[in-house]
Amino acid sequence: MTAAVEITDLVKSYGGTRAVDGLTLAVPPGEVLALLGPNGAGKTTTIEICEGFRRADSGSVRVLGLDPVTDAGRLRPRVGVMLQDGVGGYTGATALELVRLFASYAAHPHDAGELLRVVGLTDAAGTAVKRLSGGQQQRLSLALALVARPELVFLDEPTAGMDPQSRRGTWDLVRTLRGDGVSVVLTTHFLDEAEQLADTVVVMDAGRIVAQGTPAELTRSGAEGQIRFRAVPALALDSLVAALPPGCAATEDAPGHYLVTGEVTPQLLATLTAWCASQQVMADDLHVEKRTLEDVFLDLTGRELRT
Ligand SMILES: Nc1ncnc2c1ncn2[C@@H]1O[C@H](COP(=O)(O)OP(=O)(O)OP(=O)(O)O)[C@@H](O)[C@H]1O
Repeated sequence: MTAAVEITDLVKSYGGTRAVDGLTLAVPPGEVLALLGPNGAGKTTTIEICEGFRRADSGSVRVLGLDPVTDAGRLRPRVGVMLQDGVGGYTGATALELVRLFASYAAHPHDAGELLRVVGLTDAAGTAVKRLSGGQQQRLSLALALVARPELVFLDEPTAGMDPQSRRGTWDLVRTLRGDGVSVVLTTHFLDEAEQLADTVVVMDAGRIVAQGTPAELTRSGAEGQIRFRAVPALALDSLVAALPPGCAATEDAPGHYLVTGEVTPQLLATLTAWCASQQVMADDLHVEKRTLEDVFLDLTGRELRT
């Protein structure tokens, strides 16, 4: 099957800045791929090249098997695009008028009123675009991206500026799209968004991919994990460490609060609970702590994801 998006050795510079520096990735059809990275990582540049709005310096980009620039006319009805600040040019029209306008270009559009309901803008349907809040404009931009029933959608920071309820609504919508077999490429600064929505997360920094995989793979890869539990204070931790696999450590962070670090394997967990049993120790609230994508990013780049 043709990949929804296939990017090979993509390079794009602005003057002396290499915004995208040799990027290679593929989005299988029907999957959600999240480009995650701090400001300036090159996410928007990548997505805009895929949308045909910018030209690459070198490398190749295929979108639904086609060239986004030379085949733009063939791609337009099949691809939905949600830009950052996407509705700025249409400020005089109402939300409903704008969705109807975009629907008029499509062969089999969604019903405009129904789509506004789905994105939570029914009450604002008659409001001029310029009077919508930033979050409402974002949701309108999302509706415009979807009105033509695209096979593939590009969402550039789809939930930036949205309130928590709208964010969750947008996440549900992306899940529905995925359920309908639509391929989605989104950019985000939000770890939870990438973790919640993406089949594959591509972590970018300074124009390059620093890690990619499923959220579970990324948070597991090379993971030095940790286990926490509570028990009576002043356990004999020397004896515990002696029982654990080599390389593990145990500390009592606060009286009765214990932290075991090391490679978290089933054996580690079994050894720990067996040691507790041998000491007649009841371990309360024992849990394995996962690394977050934030931890992964910090390890890979030495910097925080949020800038
Ligand atoms: N039109 C432009 N002219 C000059 N430099 C640009 C232009 N667009 C982007 N850049 C620079 O290219 C780099 C990548 O920017 P890009 O917008 O692609 O990153 P991003 O990951 O999408 O960031 P953000 O999250 O802020 O949107 C940055 O250093 C940015 O300043």
